[in-house]
Amino acid sequence: MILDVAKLNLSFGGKRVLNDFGFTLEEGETACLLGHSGCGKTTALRCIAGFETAASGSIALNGRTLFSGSLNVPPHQRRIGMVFQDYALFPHLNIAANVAFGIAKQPAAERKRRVDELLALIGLPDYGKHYPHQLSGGQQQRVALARALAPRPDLILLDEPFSSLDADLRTRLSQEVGKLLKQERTSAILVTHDQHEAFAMADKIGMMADGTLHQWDDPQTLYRRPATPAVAAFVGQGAWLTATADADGSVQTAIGRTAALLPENHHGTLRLRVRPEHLRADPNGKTNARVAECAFTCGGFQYTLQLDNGETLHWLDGSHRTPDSRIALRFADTACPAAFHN
Ligand SMILES: Nc1ncnc2c1ncn2[C@@H]1O[C@H](COP(=O)(O)OP(=O)(O)OP(=O)(O)O)[C@@H](O)[C@H]1O
Repeated sequence: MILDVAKLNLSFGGKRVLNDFGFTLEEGETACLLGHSGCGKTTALRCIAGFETAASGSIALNGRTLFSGSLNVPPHQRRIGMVFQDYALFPHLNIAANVAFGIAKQPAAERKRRVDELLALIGLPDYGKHYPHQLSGGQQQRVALARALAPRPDLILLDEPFSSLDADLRTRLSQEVGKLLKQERTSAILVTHDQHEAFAMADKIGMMADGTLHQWDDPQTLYRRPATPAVAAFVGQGAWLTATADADGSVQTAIGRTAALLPENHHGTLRLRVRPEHLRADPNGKTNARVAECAFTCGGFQYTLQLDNGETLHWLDGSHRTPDSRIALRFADTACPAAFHN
C-alpha cells in the first residue's frame, strides 16, 4: 500500500463536504475519484495534496504520515506531483525548462537525461526548445504530466486534466496517460466526472456522492456489482424496473424472471438496475414494449422502450425499428442485474 486515507471529515460553512472519506491505494495503481459535480472529489484531492486541511482523519503516503490530528506536512514536502485542468505551464519557459522546473537542484547532466527521457516518454522528443503556446492542448497536458513526473514523486494527482479537450482527444489522451503512468511505475489519483475517462485509465475507481465514498473497486466490479443505487445509476446506461424476489433468489418483473444480485435481508418490492445488455428481443414472446425513441449510434440503434405498465427501459440493437412499433422483450440468459431496496 502506498497511500492510506482514513476517515477524513471536512465542512465548508456548515455543509459537510467530506464524510468519513477514506480509501487505500496500492503502489503503482492509478485510481479515479468519480462523481457528480460538487460531490467533493476536488476537495478530497486537495486534502491529499495539502492545499486543504480536514477537520479530522489521517493521510499517510509511503509509510509517512502527512496529516493527522497533530501533524500537517506542507504541500511542497509531501513528495506529490500535481497536474491541473489548465496545464499551468510557465509561458516564458521552453518545454525542456518547464519539464526541468522541479529538478533544478539536480546536476545539469542528470537533469538533461531526465528531461530527454520524459520528452521521449510523452512522444515529444523534439519539442524541448518550443514554447507552450506553440503546442496543442493535448501536447501541453502531456508536458504538464512530464513536469509533474520529473522529480519522481511518490504520487501524482491529476485534477480534471482532460476536461478542456474535445471528447475524442480526451478518451485517447486518458488512455495514453494511463500507459505513461504505468511505464513510470507512478501511483496516481485522477479526479473526473467523466466515466469514460475513468474507465479508460483506472485500476480502481472511487465513486463519490455527497462527500461519501460509495464504492472503491476495479471498473468491471463497479459496473457489474454496484454497491449502492447511486453507483448503479451513475455508471453506464440503464433504467430502474420494479421487481419482487422469489424464494429461489431470482426476481420477477414486468418482462419476466431473471437472476439478480440481491441486497442483504431483502424483503418486499425491490428496484432492479437493468442495463441494455441484460435485454433480448424475444421473437416468440408476447409484445410488452413500445418503441418510444430510436437513435442511430455508430454500429447500431439505441432504444428507449416503454413497457405496457409505464416503466421505461434502454436497449441497444443492430436492427432498426420505427417509433411506436411493438416488441417482445425478455431477459438475456446470462443477465444478473443488481437489485436494491426501494
Ligand atoms: N473553499 C471552499 N469554500 C467553500 N465551499 C467550497 C470550497 N471548496 C469547495 N466548496 C464546496 O464544496 C463542495 C464540493 O466541492 P468540490 O470542488 O470538492 O466538488 P467536485 O466534486 O470536485 O466538483 P466539480 O466536479 O464541479 O469540480 C461544493 O459544494 C463546493 O461548492
